[in-house]
Amino acid sequence: MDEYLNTGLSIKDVNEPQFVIKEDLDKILIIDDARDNRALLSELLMPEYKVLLAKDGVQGLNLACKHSPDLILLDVIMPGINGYQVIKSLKSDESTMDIPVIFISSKISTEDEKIGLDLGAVDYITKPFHPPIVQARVRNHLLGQRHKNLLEQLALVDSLTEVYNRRFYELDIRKVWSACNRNDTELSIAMIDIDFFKSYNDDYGHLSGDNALRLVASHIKKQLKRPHDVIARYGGEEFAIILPNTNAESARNLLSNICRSVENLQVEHDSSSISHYLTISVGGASTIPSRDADHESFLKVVDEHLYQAKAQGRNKVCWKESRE
Ligand SMILES: Nc1nc2c(ncn2[C@@H]2O[C@H](COP(=O)(O)OP(=O)(O)OP(=O)(O)O)[C@@H](O)[C@H]2O)c(=O)[nH]1
Repeated sequence: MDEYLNTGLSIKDVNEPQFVIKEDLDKILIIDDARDNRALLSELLMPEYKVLLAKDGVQGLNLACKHSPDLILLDVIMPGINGYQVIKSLKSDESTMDIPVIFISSKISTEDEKIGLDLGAVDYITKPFHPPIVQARVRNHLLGQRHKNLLEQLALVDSLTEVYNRRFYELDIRKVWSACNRNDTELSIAMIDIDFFKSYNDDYGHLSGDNALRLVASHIKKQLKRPHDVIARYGGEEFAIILPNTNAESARNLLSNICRSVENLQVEHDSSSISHYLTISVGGASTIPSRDADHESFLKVVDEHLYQAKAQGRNKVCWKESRE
């Protein structure tokens, strides 16, 4: 029952199919005010996909934000906000702009079709629709989306350390920033820099330097337990950490543990003046993102605290206090 309430559907919709709960299935959101269309489309797609239903634009936008579907089938003429307004709203939100949208509409002129495609839809199907054509088009678009996602993922991973790269950081931080702003939740960011890494390379050689980078990256990654926590290689020996929905105290504790545990790896570093072993310095800050703030300025604050950690002797965490 909770799921029905969460999706914002009214009790009279309860008899309609809602989810096929199978984690490996693609999720398709159908937004259509006509109950018969919803029923017919979900019957068509249910065997192969997880189907979510919305009976108007507002519900559809809520479900899109909450469930991040792989594809949206969108009606044009609906009471309240129409399909054109829905797609504009989807495309203006970082968290939903990449979801492919197919219009399914009784507006059949080429002008209507052009408007839909110009607004960013990947396809336009006219009503009455032919079930096998809908199935085939949905399948093709999902396949294309999967290939696109795969290529994007490859382009977002650092080949040396196999954690995310800076490009991923730039994409993720924008999404997380707007999600935390929308949900009024705290976001913590940390920047990690390996201490005296130039002299490590000089003493042990670049290959050992590469191995140390791999080890530190995978060691830190293992300690980030929540599904949306991210480590990304930001530059040479610098890693950025994104911790959504995490307050300053939890984030600082986590990074302090990481800082200690890197030294405890006991990677020999003879020319370090602060330890026998390889160590890291960490700068961090936490905030509830507001509309008038931006993540680039926030990262500067994080950087300043990394600088302080270095200046105060390295192998430590400096976190922005909330009163600062
Ligand atoms: N082996 C290896 N070294 C790298 C890589 N990327 C960056 N580095 C090295 O990391 C070193 C960073 O040196 P610096 O920026 O001077 O900083 P540092 O020596 O760590 O000194 P502090 O940060 O002040 O503690 C440089 O010597 C880079 O060549 C990499 O992919 N592999």
